[in-house]
Amino acid sequence: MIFEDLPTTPTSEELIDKAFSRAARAGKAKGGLEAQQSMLQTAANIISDNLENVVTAWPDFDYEDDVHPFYYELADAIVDVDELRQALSETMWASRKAREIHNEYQPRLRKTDIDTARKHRKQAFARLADIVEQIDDELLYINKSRNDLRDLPEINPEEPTIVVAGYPNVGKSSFVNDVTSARGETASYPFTTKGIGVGHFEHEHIRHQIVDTPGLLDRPPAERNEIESQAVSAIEHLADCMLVMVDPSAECGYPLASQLELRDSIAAQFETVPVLTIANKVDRAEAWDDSQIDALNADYEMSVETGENVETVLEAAVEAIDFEPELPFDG
Ligand SMILES: Nc1nc2c(ncn2[C@@H]2O[C@H](COP(=O)(O)OP(=O)(O)OP(=O)(O)O)[C@@H](O)[C@H]2O)c(=O)[nH]1
Repeated sequence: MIFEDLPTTPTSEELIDKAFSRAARAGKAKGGLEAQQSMLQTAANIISDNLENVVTAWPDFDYEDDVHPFYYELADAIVDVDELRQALSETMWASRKAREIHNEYQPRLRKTDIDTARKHRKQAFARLADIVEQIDDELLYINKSRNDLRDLPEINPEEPTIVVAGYPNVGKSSFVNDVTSARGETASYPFTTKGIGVGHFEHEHIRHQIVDTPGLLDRPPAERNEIESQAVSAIEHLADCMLVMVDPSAECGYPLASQLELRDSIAAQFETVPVLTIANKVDRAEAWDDSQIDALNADYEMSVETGENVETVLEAAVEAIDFEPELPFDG
């Protein structure tokens, strides 16, 4: 996951302490003017390099190759990506500024007396510290963003992906568990308390991803808060096929009419994605709500419990994706 290995960002105080204590050590190893030069060189390098490393550790949000729209939107649900980008660019500015201060003062530490050199070196240090303090809030925001984003789910937006939606207890996780080998349950995120379920299966030697999103696609859009709505938008960039699962027996605890409304709203929101309606628990067909069955107009009836039509549904989902792997360029 692209935000997984970001290093911690130092605070401005930590960075200043580090730069000046290393500088003091470097100065002790030398004498006279050389000591002053070495101190300035060390302090400026540490500040400039550390700040540059903070920025380059992040992927470039401008390039879709670096940050897939799925992750961009998901990140934006959790942190303010514009603010983060602004903080990163100000950090880069500070890095360059430290280099400039070094270049401005280094000549003044040559061919002069030691007191003047020391005075200039101290001036340079004060300006370096000032630059770093100016980006205090930015460094804090970058570190907060790093902490908030590092636990995003391990989802590969490049893989053909089936997203499963539907009210709680209709059989989504049973289905995902049934068709995938190992199910990787992930931690909780600000947009779902239950953790996104991600599973994988192979179809004709192509790895497919199947994603269950409790807390997001299991209730009416009106009940989603802002973060959840944004996470749903992110899923629009992820889903290659949407399976809306319904339980016409309503044993899940939700009337079929409500489930139908959810299906319709998902179909409307995911208009560029094939949406299949799957009526689950056909083994309980005697309990199905006949009054809504025609309106439901399910594409498939299945039972995860008995296994009836489970493979058929999976095949249909894969067919609907119509995934063509990128072929190597052959001239
Ligand atoms: N009779 C019958 N029960 C089923 C079927 N599929 C799932 N169930 C049962 O329905 C209940 C809910 O299934 P889950 O897979 O946990 O449903 P879910 O939609 O993932 O629910 P959440 O995890 O709350 O979102 C469980 O007790 C399942 O055993 C089915 O085809 N027939």
